[in-house]
Amino acid sequence: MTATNAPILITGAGQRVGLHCAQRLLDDGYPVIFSYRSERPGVQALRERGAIGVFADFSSEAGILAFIAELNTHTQRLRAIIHNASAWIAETPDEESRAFTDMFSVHMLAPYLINLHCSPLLQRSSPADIVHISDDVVRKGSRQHIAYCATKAGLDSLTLSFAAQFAPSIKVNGIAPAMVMFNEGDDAAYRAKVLAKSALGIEPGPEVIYQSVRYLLDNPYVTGTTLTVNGGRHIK
Ligand SMILES: NC(=O)C1=CN([C@@H]2O[C@H](COP(=O)(O)OP(=O)(O)OC[C@H]3O[C@@H](n4cnc5c(N)ncnc54)[C@H](OP(=O)(O)O)[C@@H]3O)[C@@H](O)[C@H]2O)C=CC1
Ligand SMILES: Nc1nc2c(c(=O)[nH]1)N=C([C@H](O)[C@@H](O)CO)CN2
Repeated sequence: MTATNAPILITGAGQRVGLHCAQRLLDDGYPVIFSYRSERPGVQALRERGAIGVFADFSSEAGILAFIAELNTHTQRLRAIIHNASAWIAETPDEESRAFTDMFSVHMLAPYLINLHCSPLLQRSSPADIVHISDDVVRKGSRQHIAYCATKAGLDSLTLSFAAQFAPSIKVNGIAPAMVMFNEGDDAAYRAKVLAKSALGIEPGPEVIYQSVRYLLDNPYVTGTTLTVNGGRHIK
């Protein structure tokens, strides 16, 4: 599929999965606008390839609305919005409410407000897509990440509602990964434990998410769907 000149917005692209997907979208000829919260080497690398970086702190309504206002100064059209930004916070004593509200804001309020305010930008592109990046853990729940899982479940609900609301001009889908890439501090015992949870038992890396994004962007007959990308955790 040839790239259009309407840019693709991807949130939280300063590192890891978001950075990889932004790089691959640039490789495939798409103009990219990305959000970042912290200055990282990946942010500069994207700028040097011509991507437009927009600061965003999605932990408050004011921060989300400020991002939306800034985004609208950079473009009048969008080919797609990929909601990748996320905080993976476990429950800790005395921090429960702050963690819950932070993850509600980044996983639910930000996609909700960005989709509502930016749908006119998507309406000026055909085809047009929204992709919510969720988590396979929603399927079963999580004892260690209760608020994280609940807010990702809310994101899955937004996929269904926005798919119905925006059809047929905008497709809305989700991607629910399990283990994609470890974090630097993950020790060997934790890595072995996590890898044992899936039938395929590998750390696939971020390309599997980009492949899923491309499937959703390129397929004209998929909406209201969340792709499971979990190495077969559900059959283990
Ligand atoms: N990695 C994995 O194995 C898995 C990942 N996923 C999902 O895939 C997606 C990508 O994962 P991964 O690359 O590990 O994600 P990260 O943990 O690296 O988070 C991505 C970015 O989100 C940004 N972010 C976090 N909180 C906020 C906030 N309040 N406002 C603005 N930006 C924020 C961070 O920006 P900054 O760094 O600039 O502060 C960060 O770089 C996420 O949605 C994640 O939940 C699901 C299952 C497994
Ligand atoms: N925002 C993030 N979400 C998630 C991460 C992460 O690093 N950042 N990591 C995971 C784990 O890999 C988990 O899938 C291991 O079981 C989940 N979500």
